[in-house]
Amino acid sequence: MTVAAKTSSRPPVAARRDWLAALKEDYALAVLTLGGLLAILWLAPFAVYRALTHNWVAAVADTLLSLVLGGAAIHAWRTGDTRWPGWIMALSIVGGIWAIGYSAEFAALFWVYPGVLMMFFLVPAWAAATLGAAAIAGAAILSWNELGGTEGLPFFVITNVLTGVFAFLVSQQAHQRISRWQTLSLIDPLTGIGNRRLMEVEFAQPFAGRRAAGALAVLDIDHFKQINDRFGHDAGDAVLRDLAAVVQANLRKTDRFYRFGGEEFVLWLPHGEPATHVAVLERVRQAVREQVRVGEQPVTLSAGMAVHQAPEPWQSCLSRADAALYRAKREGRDRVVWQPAEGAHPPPRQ
Ligand SMILES: Nc1nc2c(ncn2[C@@H]2O[C@H](COP(=O)(O)OP(=O)(O)OP(=O)(O)O)[C@@H](O)[C@H]2O)c(=O)[nH]1
Repeated sequence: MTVAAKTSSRPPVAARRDWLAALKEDYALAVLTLGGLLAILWLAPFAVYRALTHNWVAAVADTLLSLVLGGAAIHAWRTGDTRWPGWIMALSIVGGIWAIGYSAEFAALFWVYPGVLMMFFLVPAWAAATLGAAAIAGAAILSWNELGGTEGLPFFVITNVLTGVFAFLVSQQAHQRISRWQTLSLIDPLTGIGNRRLMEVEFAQPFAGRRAAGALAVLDIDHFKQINDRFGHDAGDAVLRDLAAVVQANLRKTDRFYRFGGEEFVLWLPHGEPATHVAVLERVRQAVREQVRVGEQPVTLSAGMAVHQAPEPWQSCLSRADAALYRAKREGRDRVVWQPAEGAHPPPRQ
């Protein structure tokens, strides 16, 4: 079965993923959303109330905080990037906690606890610990009298540190589980290279705004069914493993190589001219022919390539590469075929 037939049967990942699933999958996004909602639904009305009661300093602080927190959450949803919004929210929380300490309202100090807790889900643990310590120390110094001086201070500090330790333990567990889950779900266990899911995740971002003309190629082992039938499924698996290793050894670090499914692989060459891309594919094809064997028999592959034409979606580029692969198979296999864009000319065969 060819790639085009498989891709057309399913919509892209982004289209299938609803907001609830995104929140369940990404805890950083969930915490940013919670912070954003708190900012918009709680802090913003408070800012209005402060302004109405002529408490201008608090009104300005609440307005700024609600804008920054709400903006960070919206940015995370729009771009899928939770790193910078996480830092911005964590720093804003420190600022907010200091502002609470400055305002010297005893009851408002209870906000320090969720603030410290959230930080461990927004930035790396070392940063959360540093920012948390700065937030607690600032609040304690600024509300020294409200906390009851040396009598109340240990209670405030110890309970906040415990909140931080608890948040650290839970966030570390969550982080480890997520990286394990990502390894299991994004890496092909047989060949050790990225699978189709990883390809879709990685392609979702860079293709939209690309200017350089990268190339997508679909690689397909020739007569793989016969290999399985003649030498057995284990030998077929060994061929897939060897082939993946040989192809990877012939690529640059910036090139991306995925097992699309079965005996089909996708290769993304982000840099260079079409002639260079074809040369890379020819080198890969030759290396596979020379180095991958089943019994005494050489294993060959066919490849179809298409140059990406920004701003086309990757799926359409992949379909053109797949059409080129179809031609490579039809013309006798063990070859690389380039599907030129309209008006372009294929580089000479090597
Ligand atoms: N050993 C092994 N075989 C697999 C795996 N995944 C898919 N296959 C086999 O790959 C074979 C693909 O066969 P076809 O799609 O007919 O393609 P082909 O025989 O390579 O023929 P051409 O592509 O036209 O050259 C099927 O027999 C699948 O069972 C795998 O993980 N391991």
